[in-house]
Amino acid sequence: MTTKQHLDALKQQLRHHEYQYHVLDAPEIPDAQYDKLMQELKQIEAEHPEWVTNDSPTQRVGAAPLAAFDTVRHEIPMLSLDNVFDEESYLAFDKRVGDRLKNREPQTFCCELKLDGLAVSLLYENGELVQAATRGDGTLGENITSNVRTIRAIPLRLIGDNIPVRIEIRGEVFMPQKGFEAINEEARRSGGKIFANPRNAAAGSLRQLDPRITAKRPLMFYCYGVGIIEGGVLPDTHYERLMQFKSWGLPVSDYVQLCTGSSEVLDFYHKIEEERPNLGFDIDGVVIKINSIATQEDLGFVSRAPRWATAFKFPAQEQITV
Ligand SMILES: Cc1ccc(Cn2cc(C(N)=O)ccc2=O)c(C)c1
Repeated sequence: MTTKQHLDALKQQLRHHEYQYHVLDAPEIPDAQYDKLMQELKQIEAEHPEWVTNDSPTQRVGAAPLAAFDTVRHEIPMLSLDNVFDEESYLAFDKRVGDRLKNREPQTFCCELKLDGLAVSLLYENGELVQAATRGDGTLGENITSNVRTIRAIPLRLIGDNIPVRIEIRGEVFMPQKGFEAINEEARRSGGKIFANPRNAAAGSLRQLDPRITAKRPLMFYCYGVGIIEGGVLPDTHYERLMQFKSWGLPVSDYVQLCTGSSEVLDFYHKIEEERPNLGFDIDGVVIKINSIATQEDLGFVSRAPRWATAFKFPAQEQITV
């Protein structure tokens, strides 16, 4: 095959292996072989710079540091969730939902982890990542595209079919506990900044003006929702939408689960509460959402928070002082 065909084949292979490793947690090749493919691609791009595309797997670590972050206005506000802290107030949420929906059969909820990281918005146009922004105050956020591009788990190009022309994926960037301990250990050695907790470490890593620093931070991402949808249709339940995003190459937590009725939701809450110490990353509760998009739209929002969802927080963990 021609060199250009070899370049295109390498890009397709690298995207496939990134999907297997970061989304399915099922690598098919050793890391060293993945690295070899990456070096081959870098070599061809070095010989043919005119063939380098923005979505190439080699284009993750940005160039020079930014002077400042531009501001992004979210076309659809990124709202915060109401919280409940105990079973009684969760049941009150469940009753409010039932009362508003007239129909009496138990509702199906999509239940997810509430990751303790930083909410981000990823805008894909024609399948390519064109903008990433922090939540900010819900309406105005920071443009952190060059930093988000360094997060290996976030695809630079969506793969698969039925991809809308414009789609805004929302999710949480976080730092696993092992990665957090490693960078603090490194900071103690080098006299760099020591972070108080993984959430601050993730926020600090994303707010770096120099993407080469962000690229060295062990950041992870799970998607949990959608904002703008243009030029395409999505499934009509939240759970099916998440599975669709996963098929396009976006990481979705394996702990996402459908629960029908409040007793199944409470079982989920207690199951995750037990699992919490073994997850390997910080969560501060679970998120319970009405699964049907039509029902979500029926319920709408009150002031700034949706009527159709609530965060269900765990009691604060006593912080061990180190
Ligand atoms: C040197 C090196 C290369 C790649 C990786 C991680 N990784 C592995 C694969 C793989 N095995 O399919 C795919 C993507 C990826 O990001 C590490 C940790 C170290």
